[in-house]
Amino acid sequence: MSERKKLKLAANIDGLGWNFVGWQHPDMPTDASENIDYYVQQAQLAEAAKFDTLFLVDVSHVGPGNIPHYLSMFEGSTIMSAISMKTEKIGLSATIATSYTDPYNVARQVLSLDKISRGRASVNAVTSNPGGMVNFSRGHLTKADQYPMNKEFMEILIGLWDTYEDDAFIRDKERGIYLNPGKMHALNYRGKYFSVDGPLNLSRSVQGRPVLYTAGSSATFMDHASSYTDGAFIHGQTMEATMQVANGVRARLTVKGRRPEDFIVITSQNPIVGHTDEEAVAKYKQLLAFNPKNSIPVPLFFGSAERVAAQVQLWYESGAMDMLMVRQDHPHGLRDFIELVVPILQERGVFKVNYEGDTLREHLEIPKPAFRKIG
Ligand SMILES: Cc1cc2nc3c(=O)[nH]c(=O)nc-3n(C[C@H](O)[C@H](O)[C@H](O)COP(=O)(O)O)c2cc1C
Repeated sequence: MSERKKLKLAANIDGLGWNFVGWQHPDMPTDASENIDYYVQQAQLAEAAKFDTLFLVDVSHVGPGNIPHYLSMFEGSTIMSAISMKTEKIGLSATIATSYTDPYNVARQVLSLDKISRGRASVNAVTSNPGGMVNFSRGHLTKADQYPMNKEFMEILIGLWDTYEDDAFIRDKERGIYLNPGKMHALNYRGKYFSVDGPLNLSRSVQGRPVLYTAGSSATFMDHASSYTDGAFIHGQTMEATMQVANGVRARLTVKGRRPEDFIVITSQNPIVGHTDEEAVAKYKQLLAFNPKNSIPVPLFFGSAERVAAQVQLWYESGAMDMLMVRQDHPHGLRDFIELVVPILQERGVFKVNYEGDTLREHLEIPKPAFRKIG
C-alpha cells in the first residue's frame, strides 16, 4: 500500500439534485441546474474544501419524465469554461457522448478549456444511451455501433491532442519564427465512423493531455478504459460489486503494461450526512415529505459524519474507488459532506489538506504523458 495515492474527491454539480423532489426544498433555487451563480457557488465550495475536480454528468435525449435537473441543465464544456474563470485550482470535467459529436470538435473544446484553466481540464467520453441517435442525425446507427465509434473517437482525441510537440512553438519576434513546422503532426485517421486529417490548432497541454475518463460496466467498456483513458467512472450496488468492476479494469491495465496506480477508479454516491444518525434520517424524511409519491432510495452513504467517513475510508482502502464523486440528493448534500466528513478524512490522513500542484494530473497524482508521434 506504500504507493497508494490519497483519496480523491470530485463534486458533481448536479443543480437540482438526483431525484424528483429536491427542487421543492426551500433552500434550492428552482432554476439551479441552469443558474450560473449556483454553479459557481458549488464550485467554490468544493475548491475551498480542496476537492480534486468538478464533474458534470450529461444526458443526450430527454422527455417530460426525466428528473428536473435533466430537463434544464447547462452543456458541460460551456459551464466548465465559465467556472474556470471563478476558480484557480480545482479540476473541471464535462461529459460528452462519443456517439453524438465529432472528435475534432471535442478535442478542440476540451483542449481550449485546458488552456483557459491552465491545465485543469478533463472529459468523460461515454457511449451514452442509444436513444439519443435521433437528435444527432444518426438515426441509421444502432447500439451496436456505439462502442466501435467510441474506440475510434478515443484514438482520434488522443491523437489530436498530440498534434504539436511540447516545444513546437518558437514565437521569436526578433527572428520572425513562430513555429517549428517539423514539430506539427497531422493525424490522417481513417475509420469506419470518423475520418480526420488534423492537425488540431492548439498547442500541447501543460499537463500533456487533458485527463480522459469513460464510464460504463461491460467488458468492452473495461477494454476501452484500460487502453485509452486515465480513469473510469463505475457503479456497483454494493462495495463488493463496485470492487469487482474496479478490479476488472485494473486487471486489464496490468495485462496492457499499465500501472493501476496511474489510473483513477471513480464511483459516485449521494451521501446524506448529519451530526448524528438521527439528524441524517430527518433530512432524508424531509425530502420524502415533499412528494410522498416519489420515493428516494436510502443512500448507501447515510448517517452521522463518523459513520459516513468510516464508509468512505473503507471503500477507498479496500480498492473499490480511488475517487469518490459526491452527488446531491439533499440540497445541502455537498455542503454537509464538506463540513462534517471532509475534516475527519483529513485528520485521518485519507484526504489532503492542501493542493500540492496546479494541474489536474498533479491533483490526481497521475503522470504527464510524454508526446507520442502520430500519423
Ligand atoms: C457510472 C456510469 C456513469 C454514466 N454516466 C453517463 C452520463 O453521464 N451520460 C450518459 O449519457 N451516459 C452515461 N452512462 C451510460 C454509458 O455511457 C453507457 O451507455 C452504458 O453504461 C452502457 O454501456 P455498458 O454496457 O458498457 O455499461 C454512465 C454509465 C455508468 C455505468
